[in-house]
Amino acid sequence: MLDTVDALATPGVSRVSDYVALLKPRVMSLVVFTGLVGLWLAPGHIHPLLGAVAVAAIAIGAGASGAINMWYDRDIDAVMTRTRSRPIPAGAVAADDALGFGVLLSIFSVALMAVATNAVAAALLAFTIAFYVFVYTVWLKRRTPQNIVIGGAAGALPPMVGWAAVTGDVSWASLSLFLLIFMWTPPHFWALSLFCNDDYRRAGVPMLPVVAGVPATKRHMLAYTLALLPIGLLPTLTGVVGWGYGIFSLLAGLVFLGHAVRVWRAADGDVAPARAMFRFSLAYLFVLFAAMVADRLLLG
Ligand code: HEM
Ligand SMILES: CC(C)=CCC/C(C)=C/CC/C(C)=C/COP(=O)(O)OP(=O)(O)O
Repeated sequence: MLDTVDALATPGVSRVSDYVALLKPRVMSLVVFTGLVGLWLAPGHIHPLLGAVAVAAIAIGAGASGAINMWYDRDIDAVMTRTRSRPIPAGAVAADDALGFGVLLSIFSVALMAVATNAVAAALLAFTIAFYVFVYTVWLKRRTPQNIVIGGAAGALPPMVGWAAVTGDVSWASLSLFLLIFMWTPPHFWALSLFCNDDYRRAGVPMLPVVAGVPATKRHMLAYTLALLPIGLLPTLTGVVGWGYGIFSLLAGLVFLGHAVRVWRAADGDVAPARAMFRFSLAYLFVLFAAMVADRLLLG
């Protein structure tokens, strides 16, 4: 199948927008926002210009890892309805060009972070890129339904990268931001996988609904959403922010749990509650990180 995908590409006609699409800009915008908030919450001082460069390095690294992921997954992306119009399966960018683009940008992002901030932040950024590419994409995604539980660690690391750009270290406080996204990722993704189940089955990707069935996936979503209630409080308990955020996180967590309950009670073929939960998952994470900033600005 890879040969067919590679043969589709017409060299020389790629547009800038095709390369931008390789960076998965919509998904990565929220990833970068969490990195920005991690940087902003960290104790200590960073020159605003260097802070902006650090956030740009996170954005470039996140996008670059997305491009490498699209290169590696070009065979399954060509099969899934949701992904088949991506630049490589659509023939807009040659596979080798996408790989080169991703690798070059990855190296550039880590070098930029090292020059602008410190070795710990650069190493963490390199680790995040490597984790998404090698641990999630190459190793786990096609092998186990636990792919996004373990691989999700990559998406949870950016706030720690941002934090380390300021402090040069890793702490319980920055780990609390990691844990929040780590616990959020499975229900975020499984909600989507419930309405893209056929895509994953056709592509042979062992996502939880394909392997364990829809009811088991819904039970997992309930368990993780429930666990998010105490985990969401960790930024307060570790002193990153105060109880204004803490109370807000409990309320938002209860709404998220309400979505999980509606998904759990829905009939197997009814994917509307899963769609609603997926949409809410994005709002939930954005609003929680925004609430940390608001807590610090208004109450801190
Ligand atoms: C391994 C972990 C994750 C997996 C497997 C995953 C999977 C997905 C998938 C398959 C989509 C649909 C994307 C599309 O069709 O373009 C999606 C959407 C999205 N994800 Fe995740 N996600 C993960 C982690 C994250 C993280 C950590 C964030 C942010 C912090 C995030 C933010 C988003 C956003 C903002 C969208 C909506 C994009 C749009 O509007 O098109 N995801 N996710
Ligand atoms: C700073 C840095 C390197 C950040 C990386 C952040 C990161 C790992 C985000 C993961 C989010 C994501 C696009 C998952 C998609 O899964 P998928 O690849 O299975 O989805 P797809 O089917 O849409 O390709």
